Amino acid sequence: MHPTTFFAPCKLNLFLHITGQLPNGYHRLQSLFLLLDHGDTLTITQRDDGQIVHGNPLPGVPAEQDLAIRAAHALRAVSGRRLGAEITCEKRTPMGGGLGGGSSDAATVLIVLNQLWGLHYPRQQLMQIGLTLGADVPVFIFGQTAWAEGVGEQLTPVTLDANMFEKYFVVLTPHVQVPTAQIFAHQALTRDSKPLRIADFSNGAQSSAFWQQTRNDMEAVVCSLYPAVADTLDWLKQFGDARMSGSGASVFVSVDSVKKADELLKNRPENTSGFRAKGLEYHPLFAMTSD
Ligand SMILES: C[C@@](CO)(OP(=O)(O)O)[C@H](O)COP(=O)(O)OP(=O)(O)OC[C@H]1O[C@@H](n2ccc(N)nc2=O)[C@H](O)[C@@H]1O
Ligand SMILES: Nc1ncnc2c1ncn2[C@@H]1O[C@H](COP(=O)(O)OP(=O)(O)O)[C@@H](O)[C@H]1O
Repeated sequence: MHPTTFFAPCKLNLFLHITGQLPNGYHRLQSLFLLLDHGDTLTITQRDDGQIVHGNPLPGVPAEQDLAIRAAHALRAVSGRRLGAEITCEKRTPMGGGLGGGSSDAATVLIVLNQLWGLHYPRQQLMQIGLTLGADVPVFIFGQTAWAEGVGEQLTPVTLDANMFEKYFVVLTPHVQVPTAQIFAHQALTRDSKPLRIADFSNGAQSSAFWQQTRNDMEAVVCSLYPAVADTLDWLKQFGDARMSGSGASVFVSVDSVKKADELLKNRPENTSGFRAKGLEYHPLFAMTSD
């Protein structure tokens, strides 16, 4: 069978509030997820010998720990069949960047192998399998701008103003990896943000009121532990309402033109990488799943 390539978009958390903690230690969140047109490309081929193989393991990530490979194993386990696949990944999303790169790789593998293996599980079931791999996986299978609650898995579609999709996001990632678990476990983390109502955010995510009412509750702890994140955020704040995504290290701002975005990228602080991207209304593989 010929290999075929599939996109795995990254995400931004336009805001992230921590509203409590569950008995199992996980945190109750509220967040607005936006998928971006920047991400990894996965090549996924069915194998007839029942093996699941990584074609190009990522530096520092053993194949069996790679979320893409773990996703294939999780899906195969549910099927109870001896199914095989080969997966390679062209990595563009910075690892440990708060952009959900590994989670998105896992989601793309679940969506694609669900079809290649002829399983045809509904979207909700794939999201449940995804959740066993990480709290961030379900949103990529959900496949559209989403208001998230629970640990990030209770998802409601949100229609953003059309001009949100006209904007250019400049995303900068200082060269540090921030372990998500370390930030969630930190004693200084704010865990008691007042829950907001979804109605407050439909059709207004680009307004200044939205930015004033929201924040990323992980930002202060990450900035205190990783000065490079604080410095990059301070630099970006010269150009607009800059904010950190997820547990960092990436920070972002939106601007109105490609020219402005490219100017920021060109002049970005040393020891950061960066890209510009636009928001996606839907995941490019949305039509490969069904209710
Ligand atoms: C913070 C967020 C925001 O979108 O994104 P990233 O910064 O990772 O992209 C997510 O909640 C991260 O999702 P994900 O990266 O999939 O987390 P997981 O692998 O499930 O969990 C990593 C660790 O974070 C903690 N964790 C995660 C999610 C949550 N709601 N509460 C938690 O306390 C747990 O200690 C867990 O061991
Ligand atoms: N396919 C993958 N892509 C990226 N990271 C992966 C992958 N599989 C496992 N990982 C591990 O997961 C960690 C978090 O990765 P990633 O999803 O990119 O960041 P974040 O959770 O901050 O959004 C990485 O540091 C890496 O050790």
